[in-house]
Amino acid sequence: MFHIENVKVNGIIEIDHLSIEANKVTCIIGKSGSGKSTFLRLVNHLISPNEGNIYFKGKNLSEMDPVQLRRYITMVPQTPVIFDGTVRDNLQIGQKLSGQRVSTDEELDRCLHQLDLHKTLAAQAGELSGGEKQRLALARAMLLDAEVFLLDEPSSALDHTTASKVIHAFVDFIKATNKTLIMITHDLALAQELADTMIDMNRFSKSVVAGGVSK
Ligand SMILES: Nc1ncnc2c1ncn2[C@@H]1O[C@H](COP(=O)(O)OP(=O)(O)OP(=O)(O)O)[C@@H](O)[C@H]1O
Repeated sequence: MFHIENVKVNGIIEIDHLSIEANKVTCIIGKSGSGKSTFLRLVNHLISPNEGNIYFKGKNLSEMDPVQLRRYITMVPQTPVIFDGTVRDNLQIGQKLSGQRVSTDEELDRCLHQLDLHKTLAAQAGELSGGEKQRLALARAMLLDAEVFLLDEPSSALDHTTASKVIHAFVDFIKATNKTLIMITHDLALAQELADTMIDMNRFSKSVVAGGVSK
């Protein structure tokens, strides 16, 4: 699905060849500062490489229509973006912006419960805790008709039990709907359990040196 060829990003990462398969769970691991978030931003075309090419479904990312690309790929960043308004507004906004059918309250509730978020749809999203906002952003992503989901440490604000439950639910959704998941995680045990493939970013990092991260 993604083919990365001779890519260099400004002293951060250097990748000769790397492929990511469709309909699989790929976990990105690596030291802090090794370039994991930079890698996700690259495949989401939020940044471009200084050299090399990234192909998505056989097409060069740099030549794809950005609007079309956003329909295929959705990303949940480390710090979720929460809009002013209710939980319902926040869940439906992505669907409205992408011209999809808007889910019913029953469907929205089901999605929240899958992610262990027990808030009413009328609750003000701005008043949720950090971990609740993270789950709200994951639920919003799950409601989109995307093919590829990029998650940047999706459970960093959650306790271990909730994190495990939420990530398992998200992976179940990916498997049940035949989607592709690329997820950064610091939880090696969870990555080993859930990933079809793991990418160790230390291998491609220009900032990581033996024994630590370079200055
Ligand atoms: N826009 C940028 N311009 C210059 N350097 C950057 C930029 N974004 C990130 N970096 C640098 O690139 C390196 C990798 O950063 P990145 O956020 O990708 O790492 P990470 O592996 O996701 O780290 P963490 O696990 O701590 O979130 C860091 O040294 C960072 O300072």
